[in-house]
Amino acid sequence: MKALHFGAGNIGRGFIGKLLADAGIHVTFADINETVINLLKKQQSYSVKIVGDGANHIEIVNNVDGLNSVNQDELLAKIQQVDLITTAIGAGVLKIIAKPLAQGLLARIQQGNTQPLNIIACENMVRGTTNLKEHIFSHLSEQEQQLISQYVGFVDSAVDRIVPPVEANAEDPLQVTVEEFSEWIVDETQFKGDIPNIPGMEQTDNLMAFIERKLFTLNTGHAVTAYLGKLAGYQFVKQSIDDENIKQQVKAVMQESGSVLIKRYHFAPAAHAAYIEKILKRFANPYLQDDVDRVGREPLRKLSYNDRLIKPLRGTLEYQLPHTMICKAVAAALCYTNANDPQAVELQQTLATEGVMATLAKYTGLEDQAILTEIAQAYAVLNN
Ligand SMILES: NC(=O)C1=CN([C@@H]2O[C@H](COP(=O)(O)OP(=O)(O)OC[C@H]3O[C@@H](n4cnc5c(N)ncnc54)[C@H](O)[C@@H]3O)[C@@H](O)[C@H]2O)C=CC1
Ligand SMILES: O=P(O)(O)OC[C@H]1O[C@](O)(CO)[C@@H](O)[C@@H]1O
Repeated sequence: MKALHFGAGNIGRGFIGKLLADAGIHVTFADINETVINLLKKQQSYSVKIVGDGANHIEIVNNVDGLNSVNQDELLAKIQQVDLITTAIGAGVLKIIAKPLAQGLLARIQQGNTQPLNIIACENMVRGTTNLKEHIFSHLSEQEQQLISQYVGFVDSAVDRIVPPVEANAEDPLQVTVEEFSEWIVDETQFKGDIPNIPGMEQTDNLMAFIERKLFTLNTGHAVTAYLGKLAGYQFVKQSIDDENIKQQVKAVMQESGSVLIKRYHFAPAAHAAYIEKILKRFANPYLQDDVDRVGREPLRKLSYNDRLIKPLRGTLEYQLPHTMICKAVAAALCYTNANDPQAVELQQTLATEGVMATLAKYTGLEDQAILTEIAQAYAVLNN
């Protein structure tokens, strides 16, 4: 079996590419980073360092190569040959790869390859593959869309492993460092053909519960740890979560979002409480140096209507549940500054020119004046 994976970054090499290669699948990484691609082509392998209380060892990933995705001919040819396409490139980049994917999928079928092909986007977003499919279909006629729908499965997934960037190791520049924990859950109802047997890829017919559980617990808590940590002057997530005051606030936010998840998906409260505790421990992993600016990156995306802060907040309104701590978390996100992050710069400019209520309405999509006011009040306290 052969796979094409877009994005030879932290999750690409440290998680998805590794699982695929470990399952005996030949993986071609497509990336725009020429240095990484040339190294992958040359070495056809790389190393993954696994760190945590129960582990500190290196595993070698073999049976891989690289392709510069700027080279359209090579990319289209590869799409003809593979059985699986995965991505870990960033939610905002899916639309960029949609056009060559549309061309490649169409050419593949028109040239007579009607073998099933499955596509799985592994991004931090709700139903990322469905989003990618919509971008791909925007480049195709209705007839072409129907043709592709016959042979190509668009499989949504939830992906969970903390893989921060590490300082380049001069002796082993492709090495990535990962935590022990990993969870990749795919929607088994969306595959075309047989579901590949990939140890570490779990199947479910109830994906939304798992996506929301992960995104609105780990990612919600992580973002709040980053934003409160930044406000307190910390550089790393670990420093922030080791601050007991911040830890209690992060936990309270996860409990508020958790009460929505418990109500919506009927998770057992005790099991969900244990899930929160485990995540707090993962944030405090002493072997990972995770910068608050990485975890807080792109605040406008993180403040959007369906993302990790606003969707759980909307859930508390839907079920009339407490939301004081999530409002404070949103306020902390509004305070996020980073001159190197264009979204953080835009956020601060908008706050300065349009004020907090208009800024909130613009980026969160919330219309409820009472909740906007509550967040604005929390912001006034934090920004004092
Ligand atoms: N790092 C983590 O711990 C986790 C990240 N994620 C998600 O995984 C995705 C990737 O994150 P990371 O691996 O951390 O990012 P990364 O920045 O390490 O890797 C992204 C890779 O995509 C490449 N890329 C960018 N534009 C491209 C294009 N047009 N064509 C081909 N390649 C392109 C970049 O050169 C880079 O190598 C994101 O959606 C993130 O939210 C999900 C779970 C964990
Ligand atoms: O990659 P994003 O969506 O910017 O958010 C960073 C988040 O992703 C992760 O890297 C992995 O889920 C978390 O560490 C963090 O919560």
